[in-house]
Amino acid sequence: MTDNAIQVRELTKTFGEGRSFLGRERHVVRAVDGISLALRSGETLAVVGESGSGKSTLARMLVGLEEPTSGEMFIAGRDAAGLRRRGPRAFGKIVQYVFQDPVASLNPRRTIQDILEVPLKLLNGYDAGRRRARMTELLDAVHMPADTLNRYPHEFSGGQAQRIAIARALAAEAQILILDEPVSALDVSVQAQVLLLLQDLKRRFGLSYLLISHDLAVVEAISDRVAVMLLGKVVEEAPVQEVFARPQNAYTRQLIASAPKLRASE
Ligand SMILES: Nc1ncnc2c1ncn2[C@@H]1O[C@H](COP(=O)(O)OP(=O)(O)OP(=O)(O)O)[C@@H](O)[C@H]1O
Repeated sequence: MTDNAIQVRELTKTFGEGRSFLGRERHVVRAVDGISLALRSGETLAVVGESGSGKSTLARMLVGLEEPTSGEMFIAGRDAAGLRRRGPRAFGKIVQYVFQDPVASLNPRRTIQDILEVPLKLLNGYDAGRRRARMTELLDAVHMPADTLNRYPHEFSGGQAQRIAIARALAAEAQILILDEPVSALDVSVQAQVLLLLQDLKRRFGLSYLLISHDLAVVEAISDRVAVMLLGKVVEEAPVQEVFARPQNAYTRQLIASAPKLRASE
C-alpha cells in the first residue's frame, strides 16, 4: 500500500441516477464500473481506451472533481473520502491535473506570475520572497526563461503553454500528476520535447504519473504499465512491452491494430 501513489478498489461512478422531474426513470450510465488498480510510486501508468470508456471520469475522481458513487481511493496513502471532507485544496497538495489544452487551462487575463503564485500561496502558504524564488526554479525546471513571468498565456505557443501548465502543477509540490492527453493538442514536432521534459521531471522530482492517452505511440514512449479501459472496466493491465507484444484481450488487440502511427514509427 505505502508504495502506491494511487490505489483504487471497486471504484464506480454512475451518472443519471434517480428520476427526472417528470418522474421517468433516467438512463443510468456506469462511466466507471468497479475498477481496481494501482499507480506505483515513481511509475507512469497509462490508461487507454476509446472515447467514452471512462478515462476522464476516473481521472476527475482522482483529483476530487467528481465524487465516486462507491468504492475506495487512496491517494499518496490518504483516504480520498477524508480528503474530500477537507475540501479541494487537500487534493491539490498531493495530486495535480495537467489538461489537454494548455492555453485554455491558463487564465487568459492573468500573467504567468499570477498563475504560478496561486498554488504557491494557497496550497503552500509561501511568503512573497519564497514564491519569487520558487517561480524562478520552476520556470528553469521546464526550460522557460525568467521573463515568462510578466507575460500572458496567449503570448506562448502550445508547447510553451504546456510547459507553463506543468510548472503550475509542480508549484503545488504534489508528487502525483494526472496527465490528460498532455501532448495531443501540440504539433508533432513539439510533442517529443514535452514528453522528454515530463520524463526528466519525473526522475528529478520523484513524481508518479497517471497518463490518459489515446495515442499508443505516446503511451509506449513514456509508460511503465498500461491499463486498458472498455465501457468503464479495466480489461487488461500489464507492463507496457507486454501489452504491445502480447495483448491478451481482444479489445486491446483491436486498439493496437488500429494504431498505424505506432507500427509506422518502428
Ligand atoms: N457529467 C456527466 N453526466 C452524464 N454522463 C457523463 C458525465 N461525464 C461522463 N459521462 C458519461 O460517462 C461515460 C464515460 O465518459 P468519460 O468522459 O469518462 O470517457 P473518456 O474515456 O474519458 O472519453 P474521452 O476520451 O472522449 O474523454 C460516457 O458515456 C459519458 O457520456
